[in-house]
Amino acid sequence: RKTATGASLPLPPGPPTFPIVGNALQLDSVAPWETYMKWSKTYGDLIYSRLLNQDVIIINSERIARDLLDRRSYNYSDRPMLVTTELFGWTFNVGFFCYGDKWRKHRRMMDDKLRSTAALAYRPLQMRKAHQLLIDILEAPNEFVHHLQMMTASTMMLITYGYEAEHRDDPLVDLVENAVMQGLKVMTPEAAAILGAWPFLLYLPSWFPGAGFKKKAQESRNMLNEMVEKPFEYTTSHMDSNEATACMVSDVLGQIKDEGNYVDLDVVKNVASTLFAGASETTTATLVSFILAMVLYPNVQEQARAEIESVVGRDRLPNFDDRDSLPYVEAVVRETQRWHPIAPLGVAHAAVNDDIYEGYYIPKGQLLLFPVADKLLTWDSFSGATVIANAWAISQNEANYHNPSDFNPQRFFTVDGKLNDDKVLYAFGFGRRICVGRHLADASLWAAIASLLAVFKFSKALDEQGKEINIEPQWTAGLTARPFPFACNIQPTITMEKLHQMIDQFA
Ligand code: HEM
Repeated sequence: RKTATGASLPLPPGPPTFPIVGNALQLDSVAPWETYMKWSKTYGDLIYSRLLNQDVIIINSERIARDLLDRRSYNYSDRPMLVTTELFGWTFNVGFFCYGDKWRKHRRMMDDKLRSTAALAYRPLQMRKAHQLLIDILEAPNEFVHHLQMMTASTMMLITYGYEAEHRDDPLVDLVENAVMQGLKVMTPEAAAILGAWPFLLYLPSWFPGAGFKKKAQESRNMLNEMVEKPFEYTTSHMDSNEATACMVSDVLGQIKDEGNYVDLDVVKNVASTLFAGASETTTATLVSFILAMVLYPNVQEQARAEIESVVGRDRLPNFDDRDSLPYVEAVVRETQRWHPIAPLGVAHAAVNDDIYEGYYIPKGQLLLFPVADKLLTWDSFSGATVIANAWAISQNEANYHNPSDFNPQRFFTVDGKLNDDKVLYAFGFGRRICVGRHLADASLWAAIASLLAVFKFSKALDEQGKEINIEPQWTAGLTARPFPFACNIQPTITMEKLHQMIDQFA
């Protein structure tokens, strides 16, 4: 495997690997980021491991992640070719595209619509959706997770497709949510490694014991295909009848038509569905984490509310113009993203070429040959070593964050009481593949968090004896992690009538 470049240099240190499985059996299957972080105590912040036959480089520090993924982004902007991408129907998702012209074309279209200045245009809509969230929670507080999901899904539906979703049981939102949730559970490098290592599994009939994943994969492909086509059809049919609301899809199609350019409709479809898939669960999971933190840390909640009351008062809702005057709320937004990054391992990058870093050899991967049935299947299972920047380890680094498991927004202030420069950007990834929706996400999170703090108090739910129900925070596994369901008491500080008045006044 070693090439001339690295032949004489050692691989980064790492745990001993076992034949065939590599380090796969040593991983915590629910929270692999914990295992990767533990390894750093013994092997340092740049680790080599092997998942079955796949080289995996784990980066546990922001410094190394910036050195490799930012400064050498020409070499680390690829994605590992995960077998699960095709199997589960995620080939439309630009986030999983290999680095190259096809990715560039899609990325340019996304950047154009979502760069920091362009994202400002969505703020009124984001605020309107945050206000709807307040009404929904006031009406049915126990369904707060569903309301958060609806807020992020309907914001993205409106921005991308000009589609105004129903509050409940919206067929398009349900379709898209189910497709995304199912996919996120399987789209991990760890899951892909199994199929990448033993591609013959893909050829087993789905009734074969252990091959049940093939049925799930077929279901996922069908759902995702509908997810790509249906909302797009909605916008184009409304454009044909001149009823389309201004949105990304109608903008791009209109612009192309005006300029008489040829358009590859697949590019527009891929971009639109990728943005939806990228936005919905990430933003929802972060907001569920925020509510969990508020329940567990009532003092933080009180301090943030007090700041809002002193700056905004009690007769109106916070707006984006207040943002600079609410530094503690700002710190709460940052701490929410640090406390438990919802993409703990980010999205894996891949090394295009062999590399050398601080005396270690980073291999670009290997070509595997498998005899399957009567033919020799060439399975180039990945385009390079999988490179994982462990956002979880970065967020829990004691040297930067004292008592990292505590939710403590104060850590973002300097000694003279000013906000520091740490904007927790690593939660959005690195280099050329950094999250394209980060400006949009940041505004949605701020709008929701500031509005929720202004109107509700969150506390632990009480059992039948009036005792507080204890919460042991736990997060789900997969590409994104969100808190397990928890009981929570949500108390409004104002009446529905007053809320409507404040929202009307806002408009
Ligand atoms: C709190 C919210 C969010 C978080 C924490 C988050 C996090 C991430 C992370 C860690 C990556 C991988 C970056 C890398 O490869 O290094 C990513 C990629 C991506 N995100 Fe987000 N994201 C969020 C919201 C959004 C939103 C709102 C959108 C769309 C509007 C979006 C669209 C994307 C896309 C398209 C990619 C793939 C970029 C590429 O491969 O070129 N994300 N995000």
